[in-house]
Amino acid sequence: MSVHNPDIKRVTTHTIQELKNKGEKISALTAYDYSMARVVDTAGVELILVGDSASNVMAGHETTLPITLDQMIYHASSVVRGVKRALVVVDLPFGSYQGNSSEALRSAIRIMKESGAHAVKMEGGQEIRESIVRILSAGVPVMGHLGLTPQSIYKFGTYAVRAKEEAEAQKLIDDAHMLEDIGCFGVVLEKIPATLTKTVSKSLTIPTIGIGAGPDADGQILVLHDMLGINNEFKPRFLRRYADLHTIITKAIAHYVDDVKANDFPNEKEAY
Ligand SMILES: Nc1nc(=O)c2c([nH]1)NC[C@@H]1CN(c3ccc(C(=O)N[C@@H](CCC(=O)O)C(=O)O)cc3)CN21
Ligand SMILES: CC(C)C(=O)C(=O)O
Ligand SMILES: [Mg+2]
Repeated sequence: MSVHNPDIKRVTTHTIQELKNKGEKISALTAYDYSMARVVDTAGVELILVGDSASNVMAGHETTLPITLDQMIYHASSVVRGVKRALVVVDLPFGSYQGNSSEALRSAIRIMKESGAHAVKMEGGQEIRESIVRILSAGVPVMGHLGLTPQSIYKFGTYAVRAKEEAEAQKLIDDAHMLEDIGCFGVVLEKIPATLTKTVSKSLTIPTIGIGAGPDADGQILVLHDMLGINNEFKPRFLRRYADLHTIITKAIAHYVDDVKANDFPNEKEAY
């Protein structure tokens, strides 16, 4: 864990706000482990999300619902040890905050205490208002998450674009303002029309971070393994692939297998 390095200025929730104020876009990516978090942090991303997408990406589950609070804390504490500069935000997992505000506060406090992360993220608007207020009152920064909220997938039934209808768009706008009014430091907007993202981002003071939400969010986030092409099955249209690591890693491993079989590895220099 970085105790204090005077050469590196830490990103805080205030830094994220200043970026919006300056009109500079905010870059965010997910990370679930120490090694990848180090790479993402060193590359200059301002916000690292320990997403409950770890349920899909790390554990192979079909949805984000199965991941537990203990598992999120394991991922988050690993990420925190790899990060010197970025703001580390952790998803409160399904079932750790929906019951009531005491449960929500207890879960948020466990994440802060046991992982060393800097903030939590929660899916939903008006329905979870009291829980967010209680967590904020304890001094824990909270990020909202509206639009496609994967923890409610069985309520909606699909991962299709959200808030295309006027009523749902209006609820999202109201929720976004409510989140700002109670003191959230930012809000993720997932898979909603670009025009709605523009409206919300312009009318909010706090930054919006989009995923599949068009170019007008104040920042962008992607799942690291998707944008690196490690996970080569997931290809929604909002995803841009910046590398094809699945192919690169497969070739490297196949080469290693060949070398072992051919008695080429290890050679004399690689032996004692
Ligand atoms: N690997 C990974 N990447 C993510 O971006 C991600 C996760 N996992 N898990 C949690 C949520 C779920 N998210 C998702 C999940 C599915 C679609 C998707 O399948 N979209 C398809 C079809 C949607 C439909 O119309 O039914 C698409 O083509 O956009 C998009 C975002 C984003 N998050
Ligand atoms: C896609 C992002 C916003 C997320 O919530 C996650 O990775 O869990
Ligand atoms: Mg999530």
